[in-house]
Amino acid sequence: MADRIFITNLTFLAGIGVFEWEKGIQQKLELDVEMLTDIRPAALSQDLQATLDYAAISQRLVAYSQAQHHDLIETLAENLATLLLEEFNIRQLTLTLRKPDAVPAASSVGVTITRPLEVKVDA
Ligand SMILES: Nc1nc2c(c(=O)[nH]1)N=C([C@H](O)[C@@H](O)CO)CN2
Repeated sequence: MADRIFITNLTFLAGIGVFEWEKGIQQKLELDVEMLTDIRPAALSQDLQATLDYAAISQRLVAYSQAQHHDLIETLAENLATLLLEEFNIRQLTLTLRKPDAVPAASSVGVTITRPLEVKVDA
């Protein structure tokens, strides 16, 4: 099963950056996420509760990103991946976070991470 629900180019402002001058400002971030899940229950039932609500997930991603300052985009990307896997029915995700205005000579810079759901088995 390799169904994917995706969000592309979710764009928002957030406190991000390692340098002192970045601590008091908001900068543009762009986020893509691709989430592996089984869409068949929702396809059959036409029930939003049976799938990943991309609107609710988009809201959650922006709210978390704006709730506090993060120094590295790596930290924010990792935290966002963790919260999605904890809060939603996702088997694996690939998340890209871009900081498009960070390097003027580049159209964008950023990170892409892939994280599976880690199922804990009692020993
Ligand atoms: N791999 C990274 N490199 C850099 C980051 C980052 O978050 N990850 N951040 C910065 C600065 O905050 C920069 O964006 C300021 O323009 C530099 N390199």
